[in-house]
Amino acid sequence: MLKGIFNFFLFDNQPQFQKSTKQNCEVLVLQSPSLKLDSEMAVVVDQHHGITPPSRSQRCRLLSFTNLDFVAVEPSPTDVAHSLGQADLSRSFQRRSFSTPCLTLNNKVDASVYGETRKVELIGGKGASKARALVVEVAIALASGVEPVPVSNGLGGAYFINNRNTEIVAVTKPMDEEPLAFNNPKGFTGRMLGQPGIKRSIRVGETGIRELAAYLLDHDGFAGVPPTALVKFSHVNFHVNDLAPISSPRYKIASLQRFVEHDSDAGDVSPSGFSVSSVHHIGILDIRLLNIDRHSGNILVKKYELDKHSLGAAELIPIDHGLCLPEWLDDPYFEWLHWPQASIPFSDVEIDYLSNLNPFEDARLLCTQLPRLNESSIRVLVVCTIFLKRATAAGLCLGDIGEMMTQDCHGGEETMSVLERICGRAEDAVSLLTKDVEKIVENESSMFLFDEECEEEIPKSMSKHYNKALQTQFSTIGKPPLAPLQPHFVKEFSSDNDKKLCSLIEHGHCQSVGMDVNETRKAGHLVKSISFAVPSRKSEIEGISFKKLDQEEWELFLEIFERLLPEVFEERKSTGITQRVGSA
Ligand SMILES: Nc1ncnc2c1ncn2[C@@H]1O[C@H](COP(=O)(O)OP(=O)(O)OP(=O)(O)O)[C@@H](O)[C@H]1O
Repeated sequence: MLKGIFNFFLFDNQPQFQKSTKQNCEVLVLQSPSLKLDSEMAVVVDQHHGITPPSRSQRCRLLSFTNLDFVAVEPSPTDVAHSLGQADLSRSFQRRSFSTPCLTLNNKVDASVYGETRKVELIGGKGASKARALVVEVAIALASGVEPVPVSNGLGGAYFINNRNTEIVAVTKPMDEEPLAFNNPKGFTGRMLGQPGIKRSIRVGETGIRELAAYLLDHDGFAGVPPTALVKFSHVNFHVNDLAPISSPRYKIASLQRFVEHDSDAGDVSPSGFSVSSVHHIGILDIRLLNIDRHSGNILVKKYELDKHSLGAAELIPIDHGLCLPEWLDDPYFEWLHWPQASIPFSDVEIDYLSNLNPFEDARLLCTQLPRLNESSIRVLVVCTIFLKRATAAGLCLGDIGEMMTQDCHGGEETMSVLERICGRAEDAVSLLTKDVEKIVENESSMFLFDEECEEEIPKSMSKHYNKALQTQFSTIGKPPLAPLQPHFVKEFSSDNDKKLCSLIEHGHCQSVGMDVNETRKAGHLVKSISFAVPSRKSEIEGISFKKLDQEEWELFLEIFERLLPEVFEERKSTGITQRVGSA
């Protein structure tokens, strides 16, 4: 029975079009293997494409050629021109966007409403075929007349979308219904889009892009993030508050995620039954993305029967990644941190996966696919991925790494995490090596940088001036020094950054900010290193952000950050979970 029609574009899918005549109506038949739909789709080209549109009865009859309840698909101008051998149909398409696949829904089979239609348009995640297929399924479901069903769980507006057989196909979360957004249906309103959200490091209206980011970064479905897309729904019934600034929105941007069958969430059952690999894989994802919201309700549990009498280890499905990739190094929440699986060393497969992660490629992926995502969030991803990779290479386990990223609570007061402290020290070093050094060198003279002959001849006055400048930098902070971590990095003369660093060491300008110069002999060579004991800084209060670093400073930061890591990991190995497990 015909329940609806819809139009859609499938430009980058390279569908196969063939001109054909069915039921006395000219049609293009589209076969799109990437959509993995069972049947071919009958494509009816309508009036403005230069072909006589089918009548309603023709369209109804056409449906009998397909398993689907719709026809009327609009292909791209090139596809049509090719298929029909016509020279230029492009003008008739000019008013439509060809940049994304677009599914237009219409649950009235009436030509008069052909242009004014319910629509679901894929606006993010179009490279992922599973996400595209999900959008098609949702389009079909909506075309068959279903309405989104509000979900009671959670603080934000979330909806299930059922198919015609009343099975749930997808979960969608409109961005204007997020917690604190103006159309939140659960009473948590009061902020504008773009303002700090329920977690200050993530803005209202930006959780959807993070849901998609998590899916895109979950390479090969390693952690099992369900296929996710960013979509634009038009003329579909979602919640609108009476006092919302836009009284009757014609469209909503939303995340759309495939619904995954499950038995419970991780809060309902003992974690001892979860498979080790499930816990590790979700943990790896959470660390890379610095998830600040991995509570047990955001982990679905699926039990598998080994046989009639016993269950195997349960598999976990991670959902709700809206609070990943904060704009600064916010305090993460990792439910798995104290689960026994977190203390088990990574498997070879996991180590292999980790060693193949490329934080810079991931950053590029996000820049191209999600240009709205703030660069400071992308830098958080890079830092956390490097930290994870290096920590794993040093032999630390998931629990160790998670703990080092999490703030500690002493006497009711949060203290900075180990990761924050390392980043703080690296940022301070960058500050020393770029801004102040350059300023002083510019102002006074360039004689003491990179000029070995002049090393002994730095005028005392300059040295004093320089130290004063460095002290001023920290004087506004006024907090007692942190216990030093005592990491150090070894002098090398490979880059300009190293030269600057070495210059600081050579000229004894480090002590004023708690850097100590050490000289040791290794394999007959004199090796110089510096240790940091930088006082507390503003970031302890505000959180470490990488936003203000320019590209050069960012690169220098990463260089210093990486050099600080080995010693911190060594120290952790002597006290951490890995050691305790190993020695048990
Ligand atoms: N992919 C999915 N598969 C199955 N169920 C899902 C999926 N995504 C969400 N759900 C269900 O919908 C509920 C609400 O989703 P979700 O937790 O993502 O919303 P939220 O408003 O962001 O929640 P919270 O306030 O906990 O952050 C979940 O508790 C879960 O039951």
